[in-house]
Amino acid sequence: MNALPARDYPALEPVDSRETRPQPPVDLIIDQAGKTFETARGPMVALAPISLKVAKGSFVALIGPSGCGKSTLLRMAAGLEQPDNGAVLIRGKHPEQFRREGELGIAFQDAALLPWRSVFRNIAFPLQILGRSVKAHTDKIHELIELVGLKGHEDSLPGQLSGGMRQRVAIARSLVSDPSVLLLDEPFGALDQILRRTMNVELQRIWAARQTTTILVTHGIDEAVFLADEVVVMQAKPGRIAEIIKIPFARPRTPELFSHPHFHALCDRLMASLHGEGHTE
Ligand SMILES: Nc1ncnc2c1ncn2[C@@H]1O[C@H](COP(=O)(O)OP(=O)(O)OP(=O)(O)O)[C@@H](O)[C@H]1O
Repeated sequence: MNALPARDYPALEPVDSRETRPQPPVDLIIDQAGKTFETARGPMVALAPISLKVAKGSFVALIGPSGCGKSTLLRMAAGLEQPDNGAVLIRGKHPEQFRREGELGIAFQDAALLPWRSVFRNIAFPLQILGRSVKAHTDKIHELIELVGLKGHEDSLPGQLSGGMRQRVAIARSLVSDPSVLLLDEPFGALDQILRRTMNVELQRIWAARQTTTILVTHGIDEAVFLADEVVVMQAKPGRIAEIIKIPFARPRTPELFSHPHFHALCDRLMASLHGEGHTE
């Protein structure tokens, strides 16, 4: 592992230099999409109309206080929730269609593995749902098991695995259909800090190996800054996007980054944004 010395991480770039770069193609477009739920206490605006573009191959983190609509946004991107107005498109398609074609990988906080199925058969499950042959994908499933560091555990049942291992199975499962877009809702929320950091490094490795466009919902400021190219800061009542902060650190990012002063400066910046103190250039 060729860890970068901490001093090699670049300083924060001036905004102007980033804006002149050519723009990569966009995978996900959310255009003025909002969501109001009818509740016993009347209409509840989970998301005011919001707009967001996610570039192909990029890693975007969504962060914000509880109830600001992060999961609702992710569920709209997954086609599991319909916006009341506006549009959500992934590569020009409706998310539901995209999901049915196996182009969308989804892993949520509760790994929700089938307890009676082995690691191998849990990872294979989405293929069966999509009507694809598991036999034809045996090599691929073994590759994924290796990618998430679970070689040797193919036949284990979820109950025989640690929390972190179960999360890795869920991530492998979300990748088995070769999705072009990966949606992760607090996948490491239940893990302790040390395991979480290990999983952050692993997720970066998996993402870098496959360049799958990834959207991660997290409550962890350091997790967001470590992993993302862009952090979308949201605020509640009503749920909305407050600010989008670019994360300029070189990749691969190594655990040393967690203790770098520039890293802490960006975490502070994000914390201020979460508290509604907008950034002024
Ligand atoms: N199906 C639903 N019916 C009614 N209200 C809902 C529904 N789903 C979400 N909400 C409400 O919408 C708001 C946004 O919820 P959402 O789960 O998207 O927030 P969140 O930012 O992901 O929260 P957390 O960080 O706590 O997971 C919350 O007030 C929630 O109670």
